[in-house]
Amino acid sequence: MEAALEKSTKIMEYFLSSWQLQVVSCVVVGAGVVRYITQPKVPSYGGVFSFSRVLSLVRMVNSGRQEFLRAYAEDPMITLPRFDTWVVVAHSKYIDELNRAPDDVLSFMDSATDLIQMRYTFGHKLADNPYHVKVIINHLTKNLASTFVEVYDETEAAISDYIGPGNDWVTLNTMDFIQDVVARASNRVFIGLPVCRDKAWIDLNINGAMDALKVSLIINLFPPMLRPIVGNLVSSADKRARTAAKIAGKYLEERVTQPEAERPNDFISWLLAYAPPDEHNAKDIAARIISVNFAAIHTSSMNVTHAIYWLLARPQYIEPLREEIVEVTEKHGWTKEAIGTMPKLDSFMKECMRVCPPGSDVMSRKALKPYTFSNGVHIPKGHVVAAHLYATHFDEENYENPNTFDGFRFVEKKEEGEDGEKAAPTKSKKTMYTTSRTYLSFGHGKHACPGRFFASMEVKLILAHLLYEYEMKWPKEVYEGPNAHGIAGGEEGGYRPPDLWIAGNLSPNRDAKIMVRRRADI
Ligand code: HEM
Repeated sequence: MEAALEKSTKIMEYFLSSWQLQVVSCVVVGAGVVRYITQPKVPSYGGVFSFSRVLSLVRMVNSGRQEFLRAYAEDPMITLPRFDTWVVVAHSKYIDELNRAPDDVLSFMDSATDLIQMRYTFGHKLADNPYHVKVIINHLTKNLASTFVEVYDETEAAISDYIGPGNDWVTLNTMDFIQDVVARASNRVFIGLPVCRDKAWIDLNINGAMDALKVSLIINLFPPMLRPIVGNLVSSADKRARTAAKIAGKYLEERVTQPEAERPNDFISWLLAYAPPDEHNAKDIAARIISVNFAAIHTSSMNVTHAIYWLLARPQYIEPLREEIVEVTEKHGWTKEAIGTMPKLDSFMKECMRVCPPGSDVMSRKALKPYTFSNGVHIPKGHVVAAHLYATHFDEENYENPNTFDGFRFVEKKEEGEDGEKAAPTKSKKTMYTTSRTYLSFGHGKHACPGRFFASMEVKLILAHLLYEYEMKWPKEVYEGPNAHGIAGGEEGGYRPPDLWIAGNLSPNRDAKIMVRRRADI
């Protein structure tokens, strides 16, 4: 005992006399003091750790859900740690103010650029000229009917390739399976055949997002003044674009040199119409498609994966959804209109987005000029603000029984007529892509996700196709054996693999497996 005490005293003495430790302590304490003086005057998350963003983030890992609900309930505004900075997260009643502030005061792009260190993860050209957003708004969304045909064809092919021929059950990692299907279906539109079926291209785009996140995490560990130096050292943007050009270079080269009059009406042509002349080359167009994939693949596949987990946890939704899909497609075939005329499916997916949104907050903006909220909270230049997302979706003021998963909560009912006509579902006016102050999974207002119309069509189509042609269930281990999880599926509390909170980001379970087989009865 005495020996141990002596040893630890020696270690303490060594550290206390170490000049390196003293310098580090001074920097940490100094940073804490600077933060205390300059931070907006609102409560801060982190308790004793609030002097350090990284330590506060570590403390928040895994406890995200409770922390965000508590913060929302207790304070109209609170400073929460994010990977790149501290963020003042406001109650959703301040959303209109966030939206009204001009971009040169509260900037969406500057906040996004800092968070994912866009200059080093996707390149300066993307950060300086995000023209792909115009392409999505002005062309992709206006051509949904024609893209539907491609998304449908690729979804069918991708799922079929994964499951193989025959009617046997196949066990799959859900997230990997869905990511592949979403990546193929989306890339059928973003780059077309044959590249969308090239495994190297699909892997690059799926892994590219993870790689960019890792690089941004490393850069964000450093103080802002050192980030450009670290960013240039660890940047992966150019390497990824070169790899992409190797995979799809020949094909893209043909497309970029095609005379304008001969270009087909597709995504690459739309990009070329907006790209500055010095970006009319295979590498830059590939980089642009990769960046669209970054926004599209993980968000959409998380939504479909959540939906599958909810379906298996609450199997009572399977038959009503299947009936709706069969009825509508028998009448209209598989079209964009048909998918848009399935109120139960739309409500189910929207409810999945309500209870499992992408994360804790949304609409983050960096103050390029000082900004003052109506409650007097002053945001100095350089600070970031955002709105609560997760907690807004669980606010009793916004939703009846917010903690209950109610798959058909958004199906609009016809009023019961005087003749006693029974309430029947009608086409919803507030679809899964209709943003509002209380439904924020796609953001809200001028920077709301421009891809949400495409995303809604795609995710509903993938789930509809799975329900129409396939059966899904949990593997045997969920029902029986030493690690069984109890009820596999039930009215209220069927098994659903636990979601994953990493600080402010919410992801469906990435390890859970499902079993899938082609339905024999169709
Ligand atoms: C379920 C799927 C999706 C979800 C949940 C989602 C969610 C979001 C959110 C929350 C934002 C930020 C809004 C804000 O903070 O104000 C955003 C922005 C964005 N999304 Fe999506 N998204 C999805 C699918 C897509 C798809 C498929 C595309 C492309 C086709 C896309 C392209 C973008 C782009 C380019 C931005 C940046 C907008 C800007 O610069 O103004 N997203 N998305």
